[in-house]
Amino acid sequence: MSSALEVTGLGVRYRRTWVLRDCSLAVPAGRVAALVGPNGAGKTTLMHTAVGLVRPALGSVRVSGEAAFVAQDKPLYESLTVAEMLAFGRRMNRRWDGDAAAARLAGLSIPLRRKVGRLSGGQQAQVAVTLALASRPDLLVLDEPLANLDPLARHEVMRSIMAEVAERRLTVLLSSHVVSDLEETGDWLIVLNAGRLQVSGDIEELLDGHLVVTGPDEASTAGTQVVSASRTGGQVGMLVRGAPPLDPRWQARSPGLDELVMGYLRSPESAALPKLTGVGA
Ligand SMILES: Nc1ncnc2c1ncn2[C@@H]1O[C@H](COP(=O)(O)OP(=O)(O)OP(=O)(O)O)[C@@H](O)[C@H]1O
Repeated sequence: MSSALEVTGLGVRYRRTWVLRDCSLAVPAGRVAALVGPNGAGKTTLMHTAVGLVRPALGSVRVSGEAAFVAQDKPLYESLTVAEMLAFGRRMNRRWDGDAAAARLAGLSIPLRRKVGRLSGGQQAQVAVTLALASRPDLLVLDEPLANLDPLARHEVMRSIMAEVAERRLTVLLSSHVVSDLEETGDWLIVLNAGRLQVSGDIEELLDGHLVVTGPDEASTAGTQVVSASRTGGQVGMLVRGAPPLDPRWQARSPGLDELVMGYLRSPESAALPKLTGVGA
């Protein structure tokens, strides 16, 4: 299986502070990878490194093909019209599919003669995504494209990105704070916490490989691998990996994606990372 993005032993620092340490992951081509983590975890830094905006101090990042990036603060020129933005994109990019971009905007009923500053937040996000897609990238990197959008607009933007993924072999790396947005669309999960990678893997496999178990305080955890545990009253709730604990007093069920993410974020020393093959992995 070929990787669209391969990160090996990555370390990034700003002056003397390390903001990413020892990150290694590989996203297979054609996947929609959800990048989650608390504020300041290093998500934007990882994305900037992937598209060449930040140089790693250690390790390497390899993108197979061309990458396009939509920044958190969509850098759209408010006084330009949508048509002028398209013309600008054509001049700036070697590969450019203006017809597809125009058709996409028409499908979204976004008028080409409207100034960008006069569009709604959702429409501006759609224009930013359309411009990125028009450069025919192999990897589309989106830094919180849905921040500031209402739930309906969020759904629309995601739906239109998924249509592109279905149509051609595009890989997407997408960061968001809203795990429920990613549950609908993502099929690969990357969890970053305080500059360290905690999880990188296929979402279905991750959900299948974990359980939420609850039981009395005194029940034994023998036979399982505890990711994190929290106590309320006399009860303990745990996220565990693999088999449930042997003690029959535990009740087990499958986790939701948000429970899986929270379980790891609560316990920064836990990790679920595949063994990567290749140099430095
Ligand atoms: N240009 C910079 N110079 C110095 N420190 C920086 C710079 N950019 C980011 N940082 C620091 O690096 C760390 C990671 O920041 P980054 O923006 O990558 O996190 P993030 O996960 O994207 O956060 P958020 O969810 O808040 O957007 C933070 O502690 C931040 O303060």
